[in-house]
Amino acid sequence: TWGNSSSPGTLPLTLTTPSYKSSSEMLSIWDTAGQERFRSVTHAYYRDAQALLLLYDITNKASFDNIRAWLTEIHEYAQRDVVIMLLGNKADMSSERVIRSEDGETLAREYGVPFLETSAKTGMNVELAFLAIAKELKYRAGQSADEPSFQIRDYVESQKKRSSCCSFM
Ligand SMILES: Nc1nc2c(ncn2[C@@H]2O[C@H](COP(=O)(O)OP(=O)(O)OP(=O)(O)O)[C@@H](O)[C@H]2O)c(=O)[nH]1
Repeated sequence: TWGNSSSPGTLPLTLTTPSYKSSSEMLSIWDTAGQERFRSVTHAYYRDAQALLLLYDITNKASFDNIRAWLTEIHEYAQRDVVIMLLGNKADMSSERVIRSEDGETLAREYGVPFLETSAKTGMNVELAFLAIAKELKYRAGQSADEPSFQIRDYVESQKKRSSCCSFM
């Protein structure tokens, strides 16, 4: 969702070129296709990933229902200690919402992963999602002496903005 989608027939992913100076501060971000037809090849692209952002569309029930299948696949193909975050995107489209925030929260709790609702349109919680992942990876690498007991779920809960019908975000 956050890169340029590849056109049909090309590789199902986008690499966002990083602009950081040192490789220890660099995140390489790959946008793999969520479409069913790429399912059989996508795992090759996330097999070595340190973190996975799993997105569904809050206006599309099928995308939410697909998350369980993705989590099952991830357990099979991804690194055992991969950081996973569940994101309910298009939070700006409240009038077309079909998946309640609570449903996302419940699913995330079931799998023990942090959860945020985001909007690629307004930017709501987008930076936070990447920042939380980066902090977690840094913490695991033992580089965050200033945060001796970083908990990604607590961090996300304390920082996240909630979508609302009546306030702009
Ligand atoms: N209103 C709104 N539209 C969005 C948001 N995110 C994506 N879109 C729109 O949804 C459509 C699909 O976005 P994509 O980024 O292609 O979705 P995708 O899930 O990456 O699609 P695949 O690469 O095919 O898996 C585009 O028209 C986007 O502009 C959002 O947060 N809010």
